[in-house]
Amino acid sequence: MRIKICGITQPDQGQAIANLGATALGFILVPSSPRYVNIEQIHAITAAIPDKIDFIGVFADEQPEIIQQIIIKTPLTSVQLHGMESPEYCQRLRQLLPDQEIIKALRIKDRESWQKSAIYFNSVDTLLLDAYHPQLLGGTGHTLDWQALASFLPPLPWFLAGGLNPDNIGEALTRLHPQGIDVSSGVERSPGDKDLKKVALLLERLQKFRDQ
Ligand SMILES: O=C(O)c1ccccc1NCC(=O)[C@H](O)[C@H](O)COP(=O)(O)O
Repeated sequence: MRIKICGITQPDQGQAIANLGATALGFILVPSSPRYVNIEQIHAITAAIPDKIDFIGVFADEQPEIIQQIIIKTPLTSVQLHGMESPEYCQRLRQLLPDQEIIKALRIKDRESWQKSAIYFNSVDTLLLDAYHPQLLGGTGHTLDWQALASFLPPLPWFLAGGLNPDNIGEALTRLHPQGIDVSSGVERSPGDKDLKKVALLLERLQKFRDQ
């Protein structure tokens, strides 16, 4: 199972989280976020981390050419699209970035929102289901309706996100079987400041699900 800890802002925390066993670190490139990091910060955080981990850049309604420039200048392996990007936008980005994983995040308001995910099946590599919030794009701490999602079985890999933490991860993964999980505020002291004890507890509780 892929384990993404998102909203990394500090080099020592990024390194510690990689050592604890996360398989991916997420970097927020949305300027309005309190977890925003720039290219220099991404370099400082990733410099001492082994290549085998994924570095995922999170964008929202950014121009494809700007994402391409950022990818050229950083070790990011994947692009997560967290805004209102259309399937056509994703295809355009795919042309610009043939070697990067493209992850489309869907903010799920109701059953209809995840049923609409089918329009992305041919334009991205991976889906990510996150909670809907009227003001915030991500990092909300809100959970999805896991029961309603039980019949979500897309033909491509997907991450479960939204309000996951050490206390609810067991229940979430007993009900659902995503290929990855994405956690941010559930392992934080404050936005962008990760609590390493909470990350360690999350990883410990994930142990029995890791081979899924
Ligand atoms: O985290 C942010 O501040 C953020 C801002 C703008 C767009 C996306 C953002 N986060 C995206 C993520 O991948 C988070 O990990 C995801 O929303 C889950 O967050 P949480 O509910 O806090 O675990």
